[in-house]
Amino acid sequence: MELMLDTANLKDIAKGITTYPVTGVTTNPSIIKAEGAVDFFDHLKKIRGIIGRERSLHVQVVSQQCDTIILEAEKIRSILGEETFIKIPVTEEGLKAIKILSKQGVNITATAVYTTLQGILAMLSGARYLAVYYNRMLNLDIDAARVIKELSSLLWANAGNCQVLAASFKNISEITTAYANGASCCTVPLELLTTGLQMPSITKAVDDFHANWQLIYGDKTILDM
Ligand SMILES: O=C[C@H](O)COP(=O)(O)O
Repeated sequence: MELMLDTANLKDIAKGITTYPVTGVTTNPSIIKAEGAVDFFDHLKKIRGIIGRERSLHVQVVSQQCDTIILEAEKIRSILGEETFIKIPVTEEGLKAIKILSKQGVNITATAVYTTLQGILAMLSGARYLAVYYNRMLNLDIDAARVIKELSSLLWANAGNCQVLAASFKNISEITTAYANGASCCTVPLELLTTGLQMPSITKAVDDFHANWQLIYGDKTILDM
């Protein structure tokens, strides 16, 4: 299983990789836009500098035609490194590009996946990750958990080199349900992880333990024992 950060915010990424078991960072044009009018490649280089080579970086193409998607993928790889995952939406033109690029050994994250059919086609075309848009699917009354379950079992049965990368999360329940239904990876905003650990009941439990220790040992710590 993997956990990724769905953000291009440098502070969030730095905090996220220090605190949480993060294996990668996913971006798209809307995520980049949230950082303002940053220099596109300069900003992505900064992200790579923070996360190191041991974590994956997923960068989305903007073109909608196969030939220009391929050119964009080549440019992204030439500037950010060949290991960069190229995010390509699962449209007809996108699938054409996924087939061509995956045959060349390019790491592909198929994105904008709303249906099991899209996921199957992207998997068969050579994608390494399927970015399934959990919350957006719920907004359309699509059963996101079922799609993830179906895709995960198909990927498992075919023992290929492809994983469900669930994305588009707006609350913690969506994340845990995606994992529970077989997603091997979720990419999430840092804020949701932080929220998940800031429950008053967690804080109270920890404070109670500390207070009980102090009643016995005062200001001494285990290091003083
Ligand atoms: O690239 C995929 C994003 O996770 C989509 O998230 P969003 O629905 O919040 O735009």
